Amino acid sequence: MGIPFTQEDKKGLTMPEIFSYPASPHLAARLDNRPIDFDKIKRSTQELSERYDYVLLEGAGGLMVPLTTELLTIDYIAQEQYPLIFVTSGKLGSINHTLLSLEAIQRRGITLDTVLYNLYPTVEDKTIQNDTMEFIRTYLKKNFPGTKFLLVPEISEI
Ligand SMILES: Nc1ncnc2c1ncn2[C@@H]1O[C@H](COP(=O)(O)OP(=O)(O)OP(=O)(O)O)[C@@H](O)[C@H]1O
Ligand SMILES: C[C@H](N)[C@@H](CCCCCC(=O)O)NC(=O)O
Repeated sequence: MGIPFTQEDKKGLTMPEIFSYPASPHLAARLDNRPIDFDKIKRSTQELSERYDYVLLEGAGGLMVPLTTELLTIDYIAQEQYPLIFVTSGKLGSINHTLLSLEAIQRRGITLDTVLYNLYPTVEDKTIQNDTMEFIRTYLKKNFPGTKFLLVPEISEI
């Protein structure tokens, strides 16, 4: 995020579980022959919550990505009753992906705090990006009236 490593980063609090293979967590854990330590993740989240006003937990991939063969990311969010910030964009296919995700969120009673609409990468032809933005904005107003819809501009230095 363009800031130097914090003490919490150096202590491993912000990355309590790291696996070798860049894949779905359930597979990465299996390949490392080491189950995800959810207690460790919860302890780190709790400790960070005592130090900061807000703690963001980034999911690996999308909502339906398995953490284990029995637990999907979305189910972990529901189990922990975390409010959700969902990131989407104007790529072709995004309407389908977003509305399917919204169905799954609603079905599990998860609080959808915010939808972030990422305007990156900047595209020449904004026809699809603009229509997708308005479609999702309108859909949220109708079906998720309490959810914020915010645009994320392209940030030059990440
Ligand atoms: N708004 C933005 N402005 C500038 N660069 C961006 C922006 N959004 C994403 N990027 C670039 O795209 C890369 C991937 O974006 P991001 O991490 O959001 O994707 P992701 O779907 O979360 O990927 P992964 O699942 O691998 O973490 C970022 O590391 C960054 O370099
Ligand atoms: C390794 C990838 N970059 C990503 C994991 C994506 C898992 C996708 C699984 C799937 O949907 O098939 N990790 C992450 O978002 O941190």
